[in-house]
Amino acid sequence: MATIVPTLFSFVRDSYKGRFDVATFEKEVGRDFDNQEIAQAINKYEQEAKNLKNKDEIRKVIQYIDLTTLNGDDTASKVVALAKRAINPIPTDPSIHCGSVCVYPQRVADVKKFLTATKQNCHITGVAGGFPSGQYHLQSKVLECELTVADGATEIDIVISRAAALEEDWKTVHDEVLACKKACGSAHLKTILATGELKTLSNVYKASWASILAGSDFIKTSTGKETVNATLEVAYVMCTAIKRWYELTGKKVGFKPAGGIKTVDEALGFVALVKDILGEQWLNPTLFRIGASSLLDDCLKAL
Ligand SMILES: O=C[C@H](O)COP(=O)(O)O
Repeated sequence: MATIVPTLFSFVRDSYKGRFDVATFEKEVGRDFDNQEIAQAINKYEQEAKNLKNKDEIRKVIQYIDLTTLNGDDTASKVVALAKRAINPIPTDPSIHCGSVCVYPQRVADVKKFLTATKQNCHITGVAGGFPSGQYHLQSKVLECELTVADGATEIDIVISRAAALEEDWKTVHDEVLACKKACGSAHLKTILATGELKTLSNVYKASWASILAGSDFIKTSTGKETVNATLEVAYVMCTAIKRWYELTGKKVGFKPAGGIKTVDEALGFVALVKDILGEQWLNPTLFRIGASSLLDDCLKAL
C-alpha cells in the first residue's frame, strides 16, 4: 500500500501535466459554494484569530510576509532599505526574517546587487507577466518573467488574464500561466487571481484550478491594486481548491493572501483559515505567505 499510493498520486498528477482538457476541467470545477456555510466559517476564523494573538504567533506572521513595495516612485535606495528590513525585521532578533522582499521587475537587480555585495540571503519576489492589469501580449509577459529571473528574482508573481476568465476562456487562463511557469525556470511561480475582479466565487474556484493545473507553486488572491483585495471568503474557496488538488495528487500548492492586509488581527484570520482547511503542515513560509506593504509595522507594534 505504501508504494501504491505515491504511484497513484504521480499517475493522477502526470495525467494533468501540461495539457488542458476542457471536459475534465468543467467536470472538476462544476461545484457550488454555500454562502451561509462560508459566512459561518469566516465568523469562526475571526474568533480564532483573537485566541491566536500572542507574541509567538506574531513572530510567525512576520516570517510569512512578502515585504512589498510596488510604487512608481520606488528607487534603488528604497528597495535596498526594504530588503534590509526583510532580512532583519526585528532588530533585537537576527534569527527572524520575512518570506521575501517583493518589488517591480526593474528594481530586482538593485536588491540582488545589494545582497551580493553584502553576502546576505533573502528571497526576491518580482511581480511580472503584465502586473497588475494582465492586459499585455503573452510574449511580453513571458519575456518579462525571463528578464526578472535573469536579474535575480527567486520568486515570480504573475497575474491571470481577467479578460479571459470573465469570458470563461479557462484554457487561455491555463495556457498563459503554463507559458509563464516555463519562463520562470527554477524560480517559484505565484499566480495572482485578482479575485476582486472575478465577480463570482465559482470563477475564483475555476481560476484557482486553472492556475494549479498549469503548475503554479502558489496561488495568490490579489495584486493589491484591485478595488477589493484579499478577503477570507475568497481565501476559503482558494484553499478548498488547494486541498482538493492535494487529495488528488499529493502535491502541496502554497497560498498567499495579499492586498489590504494591514493588521495582526486580519493576518491571524488567514492563519486560522489555513490551519482549519489545509492543516498545520501549510503554516510555514514554504507554503504560506502574506503579501503586504504595511503589516510589518502593526506586527512590531504588537510585539
Ligand atoms: O502583493 C502584495 C500587495 O501588492 C501588497 O498590498 P498592500 O500594499 O495593500 O499591502
